[in-house]
Amino acid sequence: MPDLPLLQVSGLACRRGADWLFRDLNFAVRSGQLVWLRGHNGSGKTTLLRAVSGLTEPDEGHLTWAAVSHAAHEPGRQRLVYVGHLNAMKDDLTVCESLQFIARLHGQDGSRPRVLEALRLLGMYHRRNAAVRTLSQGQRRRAALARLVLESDAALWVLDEPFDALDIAGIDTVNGLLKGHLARGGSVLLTSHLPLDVSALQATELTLGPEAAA
Ligand SMILES: Nc1ncnc2c1ncn2[C@@H]1O[C@H](COP(=O)(O)OP(=O)(O)OP(=O)(O)O)[C@@H](O)[C@H]1O
Repeated sequence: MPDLPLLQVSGLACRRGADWLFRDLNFAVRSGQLVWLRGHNGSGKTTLLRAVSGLTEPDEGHLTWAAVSHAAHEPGRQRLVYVGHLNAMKDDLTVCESLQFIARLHGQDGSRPRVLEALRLLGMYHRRNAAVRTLSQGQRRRAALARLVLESDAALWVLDEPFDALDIAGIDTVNGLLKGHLARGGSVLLTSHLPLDVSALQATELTLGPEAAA
């Protein structure tokens, strides 16, 4: 079954209170494909990313992972890495310790040399022993994105505004990681209010909210 998508989203719907954020949403994410989720503030992008990651229960719909179908409220069994707004770094740990903790929590090799190499690639080696709480926003984002190096073999990267707070060098680094992941046959679902290099990343756009119907 070579042409099956990694993830097929069918009839997905989420609401907040009485209002539907999105309804009857259908799209696929294939191996080697990046899907750029767009939409105005509050249109439901983060909610959708959380639903795909199994962190929010959708109100309707199904996620079909490769050949295995799940009710939408069950997390998919394909391995994915989710990097959200809040970065999931523990303030009281050092940068290195915090990443070791997250890697081990996800059943990954969290050895110090491996984490240090990831931090080096993200330009954060010099802050390896700093407490997370002392990092700038951009440094915090870089450190959190080091997870993409540690979990580079995850089938799907789900990224909520990965370029937020990054400087130009940081954006270049993340674009390089995305290209490498796609070239290896990995898949990406991300939101970004910053423009993406659509042609270099061969991104497919998916818009939530009123623009979707325009
Ligand atoms: N835990 C929550 N409880 C109640 N309402 C929520 C909750 N989380 C999100 N919402 C609401 O759901 C709507 C969609 O939020 P969401 O964060 O998914 O939007 P978004 O498209 O990611 O926005 P942005 O572009 O601003 O990041 C918003 O109106 C928000 O206020």
